[in-house]
Amino acid sequence: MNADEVELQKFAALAHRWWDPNSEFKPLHDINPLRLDWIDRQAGLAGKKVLDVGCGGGILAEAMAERGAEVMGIDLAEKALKVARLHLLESGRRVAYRLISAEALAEEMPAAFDVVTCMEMLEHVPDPASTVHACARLVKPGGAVFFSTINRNPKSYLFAIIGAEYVLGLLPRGTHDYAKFLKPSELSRFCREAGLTVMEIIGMSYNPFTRVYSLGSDTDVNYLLQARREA
Ligand SMILES: C[S@@+](CC[C@H](N)C(=O)[O-])C[C@H]1O[C@@H](n2cnc3c(N)ncnc32)[C@H](O)[C@@H]1O
Repeated sequence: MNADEVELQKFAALAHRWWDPNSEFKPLHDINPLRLDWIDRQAGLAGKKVLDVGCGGGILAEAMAERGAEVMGIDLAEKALKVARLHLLESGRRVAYRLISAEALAEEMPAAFDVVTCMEMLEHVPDPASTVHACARLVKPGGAVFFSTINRNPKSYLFAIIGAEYVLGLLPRGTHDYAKFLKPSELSRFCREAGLTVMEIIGMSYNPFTRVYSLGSDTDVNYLLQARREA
């Protein structure tokens, strides 16, 4: 199985705080409107069948459902999914959550989704290429796949680990492992090898003074990638 039990445990242990916008998950709450708007602009979510891989507590999955998509969310952290299901009772939104890996779902439901999203997850799995491959199998020909992850270079080490975990305390220490960060060129190669064409790569930056995230051309630290499965 392409999963790291220690990584899953980290998310399970904090799962009860997933929907607290001032918790360890604050960065995910803060970036959610930005990534949601971008995905919606690029893919047009209303009426689409969407799969969110590594959905956690469902911050993005619910927001995409709110935009009119029919959303399934999958994750391997059972507690995170429990929180995600409970939150639906509060929000009244509809998302189908399942405890299953992307690879296993690709066997069961190949080419079933118009859009696949896999955000902030590749840097937590042992074999990200396998996840990319599974996402490519899950999307319909002509459909869109979105990834977001963290670049690997001295600046990203300084910002994403030293800055975010040790100086600003935005994330718990040990959240990220530098060796698992992925350069855009590496992620692009995984996409190509999986039959996906990279359409766009954009950066996401955090200004520690204004505490505001923004999308732009700086892909040195966080970035998002959109790919299309060839028809
Ligand atoms: C940083 S959280 C991101 C959650 C969500 N994608 C978001 O951006 O709001 C990473 C998620 O990936 C999940 N995860 C880690 N390894 C996984 C795997 N092998 N299969 C499925 N989910 C996994 C974790 O349980 C966690 O929910």
